[in-house]
Amino acid sequence: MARIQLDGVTVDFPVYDGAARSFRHSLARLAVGGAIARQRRGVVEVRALDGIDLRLEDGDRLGLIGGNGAGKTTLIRVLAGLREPTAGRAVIEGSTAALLSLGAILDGEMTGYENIDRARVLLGLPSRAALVAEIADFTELGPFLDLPVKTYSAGMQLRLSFALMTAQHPEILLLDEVFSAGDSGFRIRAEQRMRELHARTAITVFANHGMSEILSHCTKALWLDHGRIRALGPAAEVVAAYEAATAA
Ligand SMILES: Nc1ncnc2c1ncn2[C@@H]1O[C@H](COP(=O)(O)OP(=O)(O)OP(=O)(O)O)[C@@H](O)[C@H]1O
Repeated sequence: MARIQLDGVTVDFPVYDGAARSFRHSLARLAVGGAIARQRRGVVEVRALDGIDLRLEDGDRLGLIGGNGAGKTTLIRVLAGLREPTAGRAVIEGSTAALLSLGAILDGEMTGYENIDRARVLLGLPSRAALVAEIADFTELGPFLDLPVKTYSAGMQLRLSFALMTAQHPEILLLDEVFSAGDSGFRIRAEQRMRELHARTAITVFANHGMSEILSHCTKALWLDHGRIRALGPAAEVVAAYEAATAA
């Protein structure tokens, strides 16, 4: 049994800015980013999340939608335990795995194979032989696995990090915009792997700008707007409302 419960979760980021006054004035007019929390002596605080209440349980697959700077990554980081709320309470019950950014679990100086060994230790993955075969098959990187990862393109790094993160069997899987750097071949394979994962993952939270991916993977959607919940409910309804508002 996995469970996520957020009560009034708020996250403020201090932004040290010599031109704090003009920053504050221009921020109030912007369509992107969080809201101003407060300003004192040259320090502006941006409120990335503002009073988020959320309950998720086994079987929930939540898509996070919203414009640039709406708070999606910050929410994923709170769920991953990487960011403490400034106010409110976050209860996360269950093992989590988070794929947050390209290369987050890769060491650029090491080869693909060395990274597989490293991740096996870091993530506690079993059976080296089976893991190497699985990763080589999914990534289709072939001889590139013998080269340092820093020589890989963004999409190649995505293939390797996505394969490693999804080789875990977490109860809660957190994915932040993972498909954007992949080519169409990767997307098809990643979609298939996501479907297999849904069967053995209790809760998935998935931030993506692509509405078709939200609709095909998620049961629920949460629309964030300047750090606040604009809508939360069945994925089809929230996506329709979001698309209507952004088209207007
Ligand atoms: N480490 C940080 N320091 C200062 N401000 C931050 C930090 N991280 C995020 N923010 C601010 O918090 C707000 C929310 O950012 P966040 O990255 O969560 O948005 P997002 O919805 O993931 O955006 P995008 O779709 O562009 O990736 C933005 O205004 C951003 O400038």
